[in-house]
Amino acid sequence: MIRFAAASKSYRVDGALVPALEPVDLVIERGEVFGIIGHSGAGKSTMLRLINLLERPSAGRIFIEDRDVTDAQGSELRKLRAGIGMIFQHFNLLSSRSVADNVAFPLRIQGGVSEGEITARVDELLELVGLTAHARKYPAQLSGGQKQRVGIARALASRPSILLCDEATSALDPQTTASVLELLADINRRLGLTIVLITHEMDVIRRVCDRVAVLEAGQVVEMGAVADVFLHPQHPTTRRFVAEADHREGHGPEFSGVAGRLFRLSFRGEATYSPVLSNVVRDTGVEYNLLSGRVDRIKDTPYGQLTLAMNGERVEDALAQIRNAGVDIEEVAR
Ligand SMILES: Nc1ncnc2c1ncn2[C@@H]1O[C@H](COP(=O)(O)OP(=O)(O)OP(=O)(O)O)[C@@H](O)[C@H]1O
Repeated sequence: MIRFAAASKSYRVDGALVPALEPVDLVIERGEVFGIIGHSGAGKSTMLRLINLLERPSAGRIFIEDRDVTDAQGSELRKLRAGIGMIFQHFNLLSSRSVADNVAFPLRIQGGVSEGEITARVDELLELVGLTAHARKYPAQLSGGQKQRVGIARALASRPSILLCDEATSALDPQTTASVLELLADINRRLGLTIVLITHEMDVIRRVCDRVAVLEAGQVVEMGAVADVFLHPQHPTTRRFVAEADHREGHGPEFSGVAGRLFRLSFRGEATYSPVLSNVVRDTGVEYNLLSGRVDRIKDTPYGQLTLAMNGERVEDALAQIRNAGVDIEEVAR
């Protein structure tokens, strides 16, 4: 468990204190995948650096597993940091060392681990990330996705309980991003590791996170379960992130010539695959005109989102029947 208790951070710039993070209260549960999304300068890296104590809060406290670690120093700090792995946007691998030596690096500097144990651990980690066949290669001989897998194996070497991911897929193409996110989800399931990731892409959050905090100018403006935040974004910043992910921007003008009231229907779980609309049309005689739609997954849960125009005398009955089937409805303003 990681807890921010009114933790804030200001940096001193040219003698003046400039706030980077307003007081934040939040709890990241053990074993969850928690995403922090925000634009550049929102304070995401500052939050990550407060967790691994590369930065100390200007006010407030940071707790890890119920221990106040805000003022940790010396051996306590080293122990805490050994329990927190980190992966980076640009991988940060040592170019003059092989894949196996990169993964072994944290164990060698940690000391007290025999070469036999290191070899066994490196083999196990390379298998976990699917790179056994590449152990002797050098970073320059690997693709971006493979480099990030080395980064993940290295971050896991000292068996951390927390993994911090700093824009870990931002330098990767969409297909490679998907496979690295799948690996992170797999590691989270298999090892029960707590993962905190920062990103500026809602799609990364949707694929892998359980909960998300939206940061804007150093403030958490929205936080919740990914399905709730993604399907019903409240804050304008969140709406923009979701719209970018959905390519929904610009849909407004397309709706202008369409007759009837506009609704956005959000299906989750089982409702995604049931014939709700055909039943409603049969029972109430309403007509609908489908304007846009998408069926996908939020982590492991299927969801669908349809925007449609509805006409007929019994629109209210149709809406009630749709809601009864467990589908959320929002009327879309023109
Ligand atoms: N060491 C520092 N000294 C002074 N100001 C800093 C320092 N680190 C960050 N800042 C400032 O704090 C604010 C938040 O920065 P932070 O790096 O946490 O944002 P971010 O959301 O991670 O941005 P990016 O996505 O661009 O990395 C920014 O205004 C930044 O300029």
